[in-house]
Amino acid sequence: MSDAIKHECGISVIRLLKPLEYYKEKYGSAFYGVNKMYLMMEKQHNRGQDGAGFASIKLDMAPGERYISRQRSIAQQPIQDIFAQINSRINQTLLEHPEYADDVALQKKYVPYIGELLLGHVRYGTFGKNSVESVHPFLRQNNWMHRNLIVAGNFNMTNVFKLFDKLVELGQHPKEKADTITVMEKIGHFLDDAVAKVYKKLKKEGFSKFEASPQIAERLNIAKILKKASKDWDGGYAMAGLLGHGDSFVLRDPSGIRPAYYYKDDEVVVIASERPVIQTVFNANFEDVHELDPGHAMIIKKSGATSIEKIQEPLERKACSFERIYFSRGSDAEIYQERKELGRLLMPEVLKHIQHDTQNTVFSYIPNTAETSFYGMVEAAQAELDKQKADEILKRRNELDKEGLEDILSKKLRTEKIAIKDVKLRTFITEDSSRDDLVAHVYDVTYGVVKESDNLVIIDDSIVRGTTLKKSIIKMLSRLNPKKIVVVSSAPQIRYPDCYGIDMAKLQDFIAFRAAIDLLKEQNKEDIIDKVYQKCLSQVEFEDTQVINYVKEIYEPFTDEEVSNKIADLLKDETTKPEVSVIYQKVDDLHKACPKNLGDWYFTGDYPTAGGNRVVNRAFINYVEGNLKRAY
Ligand SMILES: NC(=O)CC[C@H](N)C(=O)O
Repeated sequence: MSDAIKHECGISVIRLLKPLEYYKEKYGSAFYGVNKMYLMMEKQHNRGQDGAGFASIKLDMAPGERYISRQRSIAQQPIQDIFAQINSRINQTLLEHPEYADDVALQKKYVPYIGELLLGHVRYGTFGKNSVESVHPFLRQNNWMHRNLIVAGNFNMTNVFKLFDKLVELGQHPKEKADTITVMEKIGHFLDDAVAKVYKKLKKEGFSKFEASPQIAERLNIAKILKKASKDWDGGYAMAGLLGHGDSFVLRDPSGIRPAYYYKDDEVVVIASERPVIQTVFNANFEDVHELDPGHAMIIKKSGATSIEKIQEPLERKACSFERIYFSRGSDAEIYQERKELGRLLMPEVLKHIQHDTQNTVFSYIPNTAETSFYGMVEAAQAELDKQKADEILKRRNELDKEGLEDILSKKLRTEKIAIKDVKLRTFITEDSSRDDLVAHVYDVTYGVVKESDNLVIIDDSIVRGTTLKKSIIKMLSRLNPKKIVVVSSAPQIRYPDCYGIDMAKLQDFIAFRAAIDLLKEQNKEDIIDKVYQKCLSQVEFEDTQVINYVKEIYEPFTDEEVSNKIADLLKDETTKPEVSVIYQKVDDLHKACPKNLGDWYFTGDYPTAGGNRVVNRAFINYVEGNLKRAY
């Protein structure tokens, strides 16, 4: 991926089903859960590097004993930072109290972070600031054990402001406008309600206040609380929550936009944003890790009883295709094949651009995430080369001798590692006049393998802004003097904002949008911009369900290819000597390659929730009015 888009968050929940002594005996440490959580987070670090957080709960602690721990960080390496702090605190306690070393009961009582229920989060913010206060998990504290609520999510709600106003209507006074607080308070409100109701009932049944507590834990109906809390949520979400006494849940949005997977055996229940993470950390088989159904929640009671319950009626499944193209780790068995297929499907178009001249073409990729689709592209190119060889052999079959045959067979596909990312450079970049030259060197190239008569085909997983391509990659590739550079994107053109957890909320950021606007201007069709603007303005007060995505009209006059050609123009500057062309995946082919993740709103403008149309409507108004705010 050449553009560093800020995207996604990752969640992980671990519930240890056995007493901590069991893990000490079997695995040598009562900190088994903490260690596993470290791995779960590290292996999802791709999902978020703005910040990371950890929380844990100890079950069945006596009043006066601490049972909730939390640690958050926005350091450069936030995961390492929190676990360094956790470890140093644990080690210090163990050093001061050598008597705890082999006594799990004492460890549980006095050492923080150890616990049976753990929650981890890695963040890329899509709302609010990047301060440590915005880092999950969020904590809602209360003296009543059951009313303590800890939440972390991979989510974005399109209507968070409306949800906020509703809380105020309910008489609440949220201390901040962070979206996670709004969502947490929404759950918290119905949790308080439920606790009070159960208590009232228990009182009638003759339980004393003290006796009521464990009964509340048992009787709390988490599904009911979640149903009420999420009734008005419009967005994509995988929300994880822990309650002070030990119940926990993960709730997934009705369209399945954000991912959630789970695994259970007799020692643990694990939920995470990505499947291979669970597979590696818990040595689990592919078939044993399941996807949480859209609109459903996995609920783990304090007792360890686990259930999956329908919370909201599932809508048409629109799981985010970007998860497959780019965000999730490519080590997932399915995702790996899907990415290869994305590369393979692009080959026919690539062949057209290089006039089937595979001999004078070097194939390469932009590191690192496009590597898998590169393999697929190469397999397809190999098939093309084999076909060319077979055709030639058949054509010359009467005159071919051994040498001639060997000559044909010796033709090899030319795949090279051309682009190299010099990661460290980024940190030195400042805003002065030499910036562009520094930016150009964020990528480097391999010299000596591309000839002037060659085409250079280079695949990337997507082109969002195109800035790095323009300012670094294409500049560097031009130095190699190829005849032609063909940039291939395994994702289709990104035309519309995301509002479900990816931080792509401004239209003017997208090179495809800028290309369409340029085309409108060039072809004297600028009036379309104003017409769309007027239509957008007229919808501002509409109910979400009434809003139509008129931004589609910006692209309507042009074929995909026209927009691609314009993008190719935009990627060049006066220093670019080789011809440059850009090939994008077709939306239909994307669906063929990733059949389970048909969510494609950023490519098509077809939003899975009504709020999406309001967001794109607002994004266009913001663009025309020069407002740089996010559209949600
Ligand atoms: N990418 C995400 O899932 C972000 C979660 C949440 N909206 C935040 O900004 O913190």
